[in-house]
Amino acid sequence: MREIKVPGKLFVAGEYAVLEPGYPAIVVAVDRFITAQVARSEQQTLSLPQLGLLNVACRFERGQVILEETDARLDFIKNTIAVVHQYLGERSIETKPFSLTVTSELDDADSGRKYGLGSSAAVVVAVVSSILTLYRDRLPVSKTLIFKLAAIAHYQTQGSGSCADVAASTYGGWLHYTAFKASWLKEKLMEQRDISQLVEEAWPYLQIEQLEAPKELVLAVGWTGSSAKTASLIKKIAPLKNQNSNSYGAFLRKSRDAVSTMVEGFKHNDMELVMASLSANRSALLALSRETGGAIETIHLEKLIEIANRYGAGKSSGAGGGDCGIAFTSTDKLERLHKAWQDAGIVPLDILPATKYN
Ligand SMILES: Nc1ncnc2c1ncn2[C@@H]1O[C@H](COP(=O)(O)OP(=O)(O)O)[C@@H](O)[C@H]1O
Ligand SMILES: C[C@@](O)(CCOP(=O)(O)OP(=O)(O)O)CC(=O)O
Repeated sequence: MREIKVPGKLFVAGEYAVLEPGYPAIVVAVDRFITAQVARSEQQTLSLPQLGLLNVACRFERGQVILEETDARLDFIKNTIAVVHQYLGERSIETKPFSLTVTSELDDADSGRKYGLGSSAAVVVAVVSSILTLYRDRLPVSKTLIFKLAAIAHYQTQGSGSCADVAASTYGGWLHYTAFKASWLKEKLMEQRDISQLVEEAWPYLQIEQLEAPKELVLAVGWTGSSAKTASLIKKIAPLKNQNSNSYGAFLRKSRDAVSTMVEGFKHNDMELVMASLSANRSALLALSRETGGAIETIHLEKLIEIANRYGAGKSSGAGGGDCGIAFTSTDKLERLHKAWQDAGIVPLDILPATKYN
C-alpha cells in the first residue's frame, strides 16, 4: 500500500483576474492534507469514508471508467482515473487494477463544513500522484506531468477555473502562478488529441514560479463560519466582464500590479512592500465586490479585514462570499490578532504554509 499526502491551498492575491490569460496570482499550499492510499488489488474499489462511500466497485470498459455508484462527489475522481489511464494507454503501459481510499482534513472537523481550501483540486492531484506511483518502474514522474494531468482532469470536470489550486497542491509552498489559456485547453480537449502529446506541449501563458516568503512574514487565516459557492460568485462577476466595462479593466490592472509588487516584495524580503501589495489587491477586489452588491467581500469578511489591518494587512481569499480571509502579520502581533478575530466571531485557523511535506 502506498500513501500520498497532498496539501490544500489558499489564494493570497490575484483572484478572479487569474481567470484572464496572462494575469498572475499568488497561491500558497497549506498544512491540511488530502490523503490517498493506493494498493494493487484485483477487486477494484474506491472508498471515500468521510463521504459515506465505501468500496465502490470500479471497472474499465472501452476506455471508460464505470462506477457502480452515480454520486456526483465521485466525478472528479472518476474523470481523473480516466485521464491517467488514457495517458498510460497512450504510453503503451499496461494498467493494473488497484483500490483507492481518499480522506480529507480540509474541512471543519466538527461540522464538516468547507473552509474553501481547494478540496477538489487536492483530491485530483492526490489521485493522479497515487496512481502514477504504481508505475514508478516504467514511468519517470515529474511535477509538470502531475500538474498537467491533474489540470486536464480538473478543468474537464469543473468546466472552469484557473487551476491555481491544482498548482499549489502539486508543487507546495508559495507560488507565483499564471494560468494557461482556458479556451486553448478546451479546444485541444474537444479535438480529442492524445493526452500524452498535450502534456509534452508548452501551454500558452502557463507560468509557475516558486517563491520564498520573507522570513518575518506570518500568514494568519480566519474563517467566517460560512461556505461560499465559487461557481455562483464567478457568475455574478461575469456580466461586468462581458460588458468589458472600464471598471473591470481597471480591476485587472490593479490586481496585476498588486501581484507584481508582492512578488518584488517576496524577492527582496521587503515586508512593507508585501503588506502594501496585499492591501492594494484588497482595494481592487473591494471595488469589484461593490459593483456586485458585496458578493465577494461580505460583512463578515469586511470585519475580518478591518481587524487584520490593525495588526498588519488583510483581505478575502479566493472567491470570497464567505470561507476564509487572510492576514499578513508578524509573530509578536499574531496572538492579539487571533483574539480580536475571536471576539468578533471570526474563527482563527491553525494553518501554516506547507513548504515541506511527504
Ligand atoms: N472528505 C472527502 N473525501 C474525498 N473526497 C472529497 C472529500 N471532500 C471533498 N472531496 C472531493 O472534493 C469535491 C468537492 O470540492 P469542492 O466542494 O468543489 O471544494 P473546493 O471548492 O474547495 O474545490 C467533492 O466532489 C469530492 O470529489
Ligand atoms: C475566483 C477564482 O479566481 C478563485 C476561486 O478560489 P476559491 O479558493 O474560492 O475556490 P474553491 O477552491 O473552489 O473554493 C477562480 C479560480 O481561480 O479558479
